[in-house]
Amino acid sequence: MTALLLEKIVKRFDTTTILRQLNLLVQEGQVYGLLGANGAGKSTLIHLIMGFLYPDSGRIEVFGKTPTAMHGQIGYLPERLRYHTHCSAREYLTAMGNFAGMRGASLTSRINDLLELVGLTEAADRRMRNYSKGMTQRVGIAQALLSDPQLLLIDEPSSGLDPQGQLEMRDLLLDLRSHGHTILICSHQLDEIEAVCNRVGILVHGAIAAETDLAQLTGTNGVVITLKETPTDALDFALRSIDPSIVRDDRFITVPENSPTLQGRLLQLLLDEGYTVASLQPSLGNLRDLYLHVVSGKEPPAEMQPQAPLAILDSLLAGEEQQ
Ligand SMILES: Nc1ncnc2c1ncn2[C@@H]1O[C@H](COP(=O)(O)OP(=O)(O)OP(=O)(O)O)[C@@H](O)[C@H]1O
Repeated sequence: MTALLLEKIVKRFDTTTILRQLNLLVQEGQVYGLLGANGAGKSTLIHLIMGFLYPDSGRIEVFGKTPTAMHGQIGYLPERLRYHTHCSAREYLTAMGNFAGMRGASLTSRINDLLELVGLTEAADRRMRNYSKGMTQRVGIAQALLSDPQLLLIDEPSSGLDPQGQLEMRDLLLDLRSHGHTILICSHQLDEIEAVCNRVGILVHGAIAAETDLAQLTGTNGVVITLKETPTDALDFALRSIDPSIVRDDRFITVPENSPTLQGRLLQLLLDEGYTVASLQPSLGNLRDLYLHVVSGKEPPAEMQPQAPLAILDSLLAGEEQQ
């Protein structure tokens, strides 16, 4: 099911346009990493999804409803949350639960479960002013999960955390992912996004400039050849005979190793078989390369260029019908 749909979102502050026709689609159970330079508009996007801001135009749906209709069902950990550090995590979570209309034994049991989840059971009754920054940030995750939200929005989860705190946060996010939570994370920590997300989008000039499943990033610095025509299966056999590590997906051929000899043999084969090469680009095998490539204004590889949400939804529905 589609958890989050943003279509053609435009957001301006006075005369400055921050988001320009932004499209974004997040599926239920996905952990989506949103990257972008300082001031790219990531927090603005989160505030629109929360319903704190309204877009100038465009459509936002969270599990098929407007952000306002989803009030209380979207958990949010802002980049900077002010805590009442004179109270304990348990007192703070109880106050936040009461604020959201939760009471009694069910709230107590929910808080116990969340304290366990974020690893703060032992420290739950100590004053938060004695917590490390990492512990405080984990209280923030527990607060965001209090009402068992359908969607969790997390802005810069590891900002200001030491390496140990970052590792603990990463483990916690992986734990949430394994429990099937749908999460949108904004972060500048590429290794964190690489470790915990299954899909990533890069926000440049107010729109998603590149988008890919993390599994598509090969981790190597090879090349991607894009063909004009969709090849027949016979080509796969010929490709494998050149090098078994060559992978074809539709019109895209990924060559994990960037060797001139291998490229030469491959291009000769494609020429002999009558195919037309539309482009040959570095495969941008890791997230850092892809990020730096895209934020410098260069076009991403064709298979990482985002599609409009409706086109993706159509193809998903077509896939379901075929099954
Ligand atoms: N309420 C507001 N009024 C006017 N301008 C704003 C407002 N909120 C944000 N902006 C501007 O919008 C732009 C995007 O800000 P935003 O905080 O969304 O970026 P960001 O990608 O989250 O940045 P960072 O990575 O530094 O947190 C910035 O130029 C910011 O100054």
